[in-house]
Amino acid sequence: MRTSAVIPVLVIDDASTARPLAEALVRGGLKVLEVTLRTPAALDAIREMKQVTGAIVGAGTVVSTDQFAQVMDAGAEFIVSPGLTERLGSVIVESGVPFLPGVASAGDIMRGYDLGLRHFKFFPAETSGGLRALKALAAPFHEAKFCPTGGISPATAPDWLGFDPVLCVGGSWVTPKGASMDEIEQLARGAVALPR
Ligand SMILES: O=C(O)C(=O)C[C@H](O)[C@H](O)COP(=O)(O)O
Repeated sequence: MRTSAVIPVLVIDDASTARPLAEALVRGGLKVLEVTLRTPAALDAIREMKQVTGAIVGAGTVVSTDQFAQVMDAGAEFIVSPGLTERLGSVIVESGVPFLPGVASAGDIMRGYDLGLRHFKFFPAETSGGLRALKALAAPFHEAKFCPTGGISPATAPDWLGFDPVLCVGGSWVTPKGASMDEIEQLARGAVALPR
């Protein structure tokens, strides 16, 4: 979470595009890449991106232990989930793989604390009440650190990043559909340059 201010959230339809995409993002300065399991190509995309020097490739949208096993087999280096269940959470925590589960309530964070977790994705960030909601939610949890994701843009990211418990933000804006690799590299550079 401290490696870069923005974790690009990637939805990859065609695994053959994964490697050039990862290369463009790494060239632009974004090394931590979250490949969501929203498409059938995701597992192959993780395998492809792992070939790119400097890329740190994780899996997003992991919601079951079966998926966790699949992404580990593909070489995922970290796991992101939209939410947190005790069952999946305890399996991932016991594995020792870095895990960023989604939270949107005090109960969610307390479930994470029970598992020894202190780092969370705040999801879906904007529709869960935005920065005001996160400030209120974070207040009782002094050790918790957050990666807000969902509805964040280059215009709003600096405000989020200016809140101390926020170590990074996630977003899909760095890889808009139809963008060229040069455009994606430039968007990555813009993300790296965000004030934090
Ligand atoms: O698939 C998942 O599990 C997710 O992680 C959801 C994504 O984080 C958000 O959909 C990204 O939000 P946008 O930047 O608004 O596109």
